[in-house]
Amino acid sequence: MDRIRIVGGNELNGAIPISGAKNAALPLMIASLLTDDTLTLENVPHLADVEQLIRILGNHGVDYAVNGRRERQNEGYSRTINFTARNIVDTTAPYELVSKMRASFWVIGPLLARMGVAKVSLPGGCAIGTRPVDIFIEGLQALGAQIDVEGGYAIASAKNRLIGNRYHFPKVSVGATHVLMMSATLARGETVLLNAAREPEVVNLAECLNAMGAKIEGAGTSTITIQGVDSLSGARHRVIPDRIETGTYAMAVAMTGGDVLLEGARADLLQNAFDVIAQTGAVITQTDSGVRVTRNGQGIAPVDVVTEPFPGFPTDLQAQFMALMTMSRGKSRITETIFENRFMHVQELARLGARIALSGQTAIVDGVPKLKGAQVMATDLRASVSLVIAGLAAEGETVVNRVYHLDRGFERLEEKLSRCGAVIERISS
Ligand SMILES: CC(=O)N[C@H]1[C@@H](OP(=O)(O)OP(=O)(O)OC[C@H]2O[C@@H](n3ccc(=O)[nH]c3=O)[C@H](O)[C@@H]2O)O[C@H](CO)[C@@H](O)[C@@H]1O
Ligand SMILES: C=C(OP(=O)(O)O)C(=O)O
Repeated sequence: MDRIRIVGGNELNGAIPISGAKNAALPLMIASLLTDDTLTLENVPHLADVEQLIRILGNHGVDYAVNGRRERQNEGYSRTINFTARNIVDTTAPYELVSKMRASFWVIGPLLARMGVAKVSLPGGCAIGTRPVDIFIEGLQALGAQIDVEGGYAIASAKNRLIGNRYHFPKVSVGATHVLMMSATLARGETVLLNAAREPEVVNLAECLNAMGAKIEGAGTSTITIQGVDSLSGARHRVIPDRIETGTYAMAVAMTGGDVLLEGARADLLQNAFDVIAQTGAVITQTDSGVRVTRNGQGIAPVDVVTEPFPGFPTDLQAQFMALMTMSRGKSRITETIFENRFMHVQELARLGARIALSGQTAIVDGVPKLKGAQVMATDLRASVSLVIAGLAAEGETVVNRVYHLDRGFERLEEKLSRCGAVIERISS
């Protein structure tokens, strides 16, 4: 299994191109199931999760074609890909494919809306909590679907088309908002979604669906209204820059010091996190070509954070922020409110010399002047990258095991960081 070896202690200086967002690309790709026309997506990141979803969609009959080479705009591997679901050949998403990735469950909505039936295995994904699918089921039932959970599968039908309705999400859910919004585009009549997720990825999806002929208003607010239409057409749409990748590299600079331009990044997609990073002592500026992050040699100020749905501080940046706080000048409190088991990085950061105590859903981080390199391993994507950030700032050698987690969400991580002066390499085995 591949590992990442880091020799810490260098400042980061230079430019890092920000890739298309994994969490925007995945639902956009799934939206291709809603039409028999071609959906062209620009800026699709080259990531393990994207490749896995291509396989899942292929099983349903979606053809894909990569028609762009490297995009000059960010010199990354992010590509333009055509997805065409001319005929849906299979409405079952099997366990072997879906168990690897949470978002693959989301095919249930478009399959049901277009074909009237779907049988989808209950999902896998990052092991950060129980992550049930009750809201998806309740929401689709509100649109008239019949759903049974049997043998590890959600078996759904809506023989006479889905029917628009009012649905109030009992809890803000990004995935359930994506699914109900996609499903309602082809339902009969009007759907009103209340307490919907306001994440930029929801807005990106709504804009794509509208370009395909859907009638969606209010995406980005907590009330989304959808007038159902009979069919959707193809469209061309661009994946937004990855705000989690952006925040991750910003925190790396805030920790190591230096001056890095995050090319193509948009500060408006993570204002809350940038405000927090600025309070730690880094300087963040939006420029025409991206977001510039600088920090001089002064100490890192401790800041308390609580994760919240957008526009709050994102749970997907919690681990990385904890890494930053391990070297702050005092005590900080980090409270996780979205997932009940998202502190697996704590014991790994401790191997590097971090002092962190857990009290329920709050981590109390007592900053230390230095971390020291060690062997570490994480069990989820963002936890893994928090160890990379800590390794960049630690003295000596850090080896991060189980790199496949990183490959799910970070395009060319080692290359991007080493171009800014980090000593980081992949050891293949
Ligand atoms: C591919 C993708 O975009 N993943 C993101 C998405 O995950 P995902 O869409 O899975 O996360 P949700 O917003 O649905 O989860 C929020 C909370 O709702 C709970 N819940 C959700 C659905 C449900 O049916 N029942 C239920 O109880 C979850 O267990 C969690 O506690 O949003 C999360 C929250 O910003 C991010 O961490 C993930 O990176
Ligand atoms: C939790 C994440 O992904 P997933 O929802 O696919 O598990 C993530 O992107 O941090």
